Amino acid sequence: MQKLIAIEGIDGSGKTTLSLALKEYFESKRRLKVLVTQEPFSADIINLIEKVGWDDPLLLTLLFAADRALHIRWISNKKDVDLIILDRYYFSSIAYQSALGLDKEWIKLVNSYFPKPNLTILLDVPIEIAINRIKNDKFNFRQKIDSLKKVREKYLELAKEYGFYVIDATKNKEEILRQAIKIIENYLV
Ligand SMILES: Nc1ncnc2c1ncn2[C@@H]1O[C@H](COP(=O)(O)OP(=O)(O)OP(=O)(O)O)[C@@H](O)[C@H]1O
Ligand SMILES: Cc1cn([C@H]2C[C@H](O)[C@@H](COP(=O)(O)O)O2)c(=O)[nH]c1=O
Repeated sequence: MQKLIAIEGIDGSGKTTLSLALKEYFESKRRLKVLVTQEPFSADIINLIEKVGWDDPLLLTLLFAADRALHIRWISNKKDVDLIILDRYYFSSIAYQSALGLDKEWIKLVNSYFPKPNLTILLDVPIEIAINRIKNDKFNFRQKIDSLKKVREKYLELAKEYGFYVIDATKNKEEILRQAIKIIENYLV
């Protein structure tokens, strides 16, 4: 049965690095078919978000939900895959858009029809470290620095509420990968 693993965390926390390393590990060592996907998913919606800007949380929630619907429809055709690693999922909307002041419960409601992940790993890192790791200005990152502290707090609240596995993402890549493999393997047995 196909499993959905969500990797969450603030910008620069190491989600893509971990997702790709997990794919390599589970394909080579466990002979599983692994798909890594990323949100935002659709180039058209990314362009629209860039055009309308990043300061209206209601509009962002709806645009990201539309993006997610396209993402999930695409995934639903991937029948031959064992493990799908989601590099961001709907918890990103709950954390980022509620950090801008929108009601968390409403964001949850908008996202309530999407499939629940089997497990979620949160890469937790102070924003100063995350910022140092980011070398480009993708998605107006500089404009969002101020709200990232809040986003991190929201993620930590969600971790308690939903029982995420939290990894200290100030550690090196190898250690983070080791911890994530252990979490996922414990779940798969
Ligand atoms: N544990 C780590 N220690 C030091 N550097 C790291 C670590 N993990 C990732 N990096 C580096 O930090 C940068 C950002 O990593 P990555 O793209 O994986 O983060 P991300 O969470 O996917 O970011 P974004 O949300 O902005 O897409 C990359 O240059 C990556 O090599
Ligand atoms: C899915 C999703 C994303 N965001 C934000 C989070 C990041 O700042 C960008 C995506 O950039 P990345 O470098 O690819 O991580 O979009 C959001 O605010 N809400 C969402 O639902």
